Amino acid sequence: MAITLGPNRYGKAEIRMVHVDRTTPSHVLTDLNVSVALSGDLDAAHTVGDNSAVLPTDTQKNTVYAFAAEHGVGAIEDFGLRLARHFVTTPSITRAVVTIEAYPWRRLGPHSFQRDGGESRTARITVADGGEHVISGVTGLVLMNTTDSEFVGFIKDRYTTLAETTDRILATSVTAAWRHAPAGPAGDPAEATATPTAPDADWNTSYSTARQALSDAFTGTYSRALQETLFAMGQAVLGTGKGLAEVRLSLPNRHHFLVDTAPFGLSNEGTVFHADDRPYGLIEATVRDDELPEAPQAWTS
Ligand SMILES: O=c1[nH]c(=O)c2[nH]c(=O)[nH]c2[nH]1
Repeated sequence: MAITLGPNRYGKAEIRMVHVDRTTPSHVLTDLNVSVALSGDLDAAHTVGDNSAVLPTDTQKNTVYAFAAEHGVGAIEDFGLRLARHFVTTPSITRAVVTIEAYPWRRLGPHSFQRDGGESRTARITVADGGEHVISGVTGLVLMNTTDSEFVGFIKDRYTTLAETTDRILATSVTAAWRHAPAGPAGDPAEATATPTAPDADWNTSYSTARQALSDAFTGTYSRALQETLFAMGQAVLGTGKGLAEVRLSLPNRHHFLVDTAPFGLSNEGTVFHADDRPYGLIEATVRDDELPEAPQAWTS
């Protein structure tokens, strides 16, 4: 039997890079998933463990970050061409395939963005024991501020490595659910009895007002922690004056870590980030209007 090595390639897959162009007051956001696949004279790496022709996948990843830090990104076709041309300058590499996915973000403000698609409106209705409860919500509402977020003053113990930062990206995928105060005998939510009935609300207007309040509060809050942003979002929903009694928020902290480009002799002043997908912080809380009756049965299965 003659066993030979067939076609092969290798590379770093799914390099999640976020680039923030801060050269104008309106930040320009580029959110990419870059994969590199190289091939060439790599038989020895497979057959005899000789890595002398291997450009490490870690170096490939660093190159993607360094090119973005040094030249910016521009059109993904240009970025891919620059990278692929560079990789084939390595003598052992004869073929470079750079695949790029760009995620679209809609501008909400000079440094605030919303990811298009993936958002759903939700509703949870409970009728039991003569009572009616309506919970409305949103999930998958992905928001990002490219500045106006800091995180300092937290506990430091022997396991802490996180550095304090006064300027970071804040991004989350909002899951929020708000409970409509039931109507009381005189239509007043504060008068609701033990057997409340659902208000005769304009659900569509109520939804769009609450959803907009969430988005505006995220965008407009200078954040010292995602916890502070969460509370501002909860207050904003309850403040819409649409008979909302309580909002429950679940906010994953979609971490964006500043890439250390110093080893490549490049500065990185809040421009090139690694978008990490896990683990993530998960910030959750209920925000209530204390003047309205509680209704735990509206949330339980
Ligand atoms: O907004 C934040 N809240 C935290 O509780 C936390 N913890 C952490 O490591 N980073 C952050 N960010």
